[in-house]
Amino acid sequence: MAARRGALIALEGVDRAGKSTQCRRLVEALREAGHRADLLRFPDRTTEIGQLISSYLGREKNLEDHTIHLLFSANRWEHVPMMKEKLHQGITVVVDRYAFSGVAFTSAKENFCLEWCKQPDVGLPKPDLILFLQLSPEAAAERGNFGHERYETSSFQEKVLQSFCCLMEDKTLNWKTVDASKSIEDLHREIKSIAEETMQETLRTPLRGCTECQDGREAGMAASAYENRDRISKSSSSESKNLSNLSASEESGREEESAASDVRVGEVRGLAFHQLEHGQRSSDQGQLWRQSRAMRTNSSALLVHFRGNMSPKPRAALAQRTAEYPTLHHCLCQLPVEQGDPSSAPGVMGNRRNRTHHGNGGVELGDAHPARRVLAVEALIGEAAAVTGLHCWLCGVRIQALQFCGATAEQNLPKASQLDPNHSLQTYSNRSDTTALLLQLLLAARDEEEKYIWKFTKQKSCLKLLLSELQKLGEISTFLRQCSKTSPSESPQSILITNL
Ligand SMILES: Nc1ncnc2c1ncn2[C@@H]1O[C@H](COP(=O)(O)OP(=O)(O)OP(=O)(O)O)[C@@H](O)[C@H]1O
Ligand SMILES: Cc1cn([C@H]2C[C@H](O)[C@@H](COP(=O)(O)O)O2)c(=O)[nH]c1=O
Repeated sequence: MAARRGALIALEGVDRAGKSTQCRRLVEALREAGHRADLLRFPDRTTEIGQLISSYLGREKNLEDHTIHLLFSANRWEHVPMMKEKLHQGITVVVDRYAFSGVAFTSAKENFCLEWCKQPDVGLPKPDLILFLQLSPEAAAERGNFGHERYETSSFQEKVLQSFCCLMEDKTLNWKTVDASKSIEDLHREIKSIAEETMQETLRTPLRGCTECQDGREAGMAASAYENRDRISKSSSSESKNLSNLSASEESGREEESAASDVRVGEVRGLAFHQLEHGQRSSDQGQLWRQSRAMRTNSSALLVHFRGNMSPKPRAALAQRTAEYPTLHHCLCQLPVEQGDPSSAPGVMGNRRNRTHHGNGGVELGDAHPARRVLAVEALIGEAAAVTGLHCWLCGVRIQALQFCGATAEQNLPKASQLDPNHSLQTYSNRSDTTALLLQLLLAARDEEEKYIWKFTKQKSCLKLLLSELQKLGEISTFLRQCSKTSPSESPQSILITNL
């Protein structure tokens, strides 16, 4: 799963800190050392959007502050396919400024908060390394041509520096600060050495999407990374466990239930589900119940995949999509459920004996990413829906998404109004196991009351519509709250569409 890929390295700092000089030197040095490396700079003033930005920076054009912020972000997004392509090809991409400049500069203006500023960049590829070239605005102002462009005043740069300092508090990102007052040569040596170290690490990790992301939203770089900082730091005192630990505590029954519901994989809480096989209902119901309880906790993110019988192609596609979104922190669980072998199904989640047997093979845990206040539980029943489904919550912001894609779910699920939160799984024992799972999750979602999005569809067109509309919404969480206030007469699907 972990393909050899290039590293994404961003250089950041105030104006004239020496970023462009160092980016050029770094790319040259990496190439000389036999690496494949390319340079990108943001803003890229050669595109149409970039030209608009350039005329704004050069004071030839005035643009409203939010508008220019979004244009800077759009200028990054227009390069994302190419960046990903390069990274996947094993080319290291060095970027001269990235989304962090976007946030630092706009948030240095009056009436802009960091949170708002981060949103448009949610989902960009997450850098493996962000080198911050630290230089005082006074020293920077003495360097060549300072003062020509719009933001080039020492007082504004001072605010920018403060914003950068806030961003650097995010320990989910690999910030490294270097002293940019050093000579060009000394600084280059230091930067090259840090970059090469990162590149070694990168070879061992899959490309992650900011975020997805997750939160992901991944974070990638993601706003959500910052948004959740308080909550995350509170939880970070608890002992980190991995999915194996989760399995162990699930197995041990009541006393350990709450521990199980608070399991963290690094900093990301993980839940895993597997597709139930017939004949295992009673033992698995309890397990599902605990899992859905776990889901209701204030999970920071993520993940899940469970597939007893997903064919290799969509499975590979799913794995790849997941790996592309760093925010998501790749926790792709491909459970080796053997059809007809009752003992194998609970293997990863609930049974120590089987876990030992199957291991966590297929579970990939990248660096934990606490970014996203997203709980994405995917019950990917229909193979065709798998990839489309992932998109939904990668694009979503502040969503806890329960996403059930597939014909089984659509046909068998009752209307939301028919769900009874007091019912246990047993109530639905005449339904298929899969449907029972979905119902249980639904009930959990209802308990949570807000920020859920319920999707019951296998129709790509519906998902696409939903996505495009979500992206237009500034206040997504509000929208989602409305979503959960369902009118009794409507099915979840029609509610969703109506609210759009
Ligand atoms: N370490 C250094 N010491 C002294 N001068 C430097 C150093 N690095 C770069 N410079 C000079 O400072 C000026 C700005 O350098 P450079 O263009 O690399 O900075 P930058 O951070 O990319 O600037 P901007 O963000 O404003 O485009 C150039 O004249 C460059 O030669
Ligand atoms: C990427 C980005 C940049 N800015 C600001 C920062 C600088 O003042 C200019 C770009 O100057 P450069 O010499 O081309 O580096 O734009 C910004 O405000 N928002 C951004 O996203």
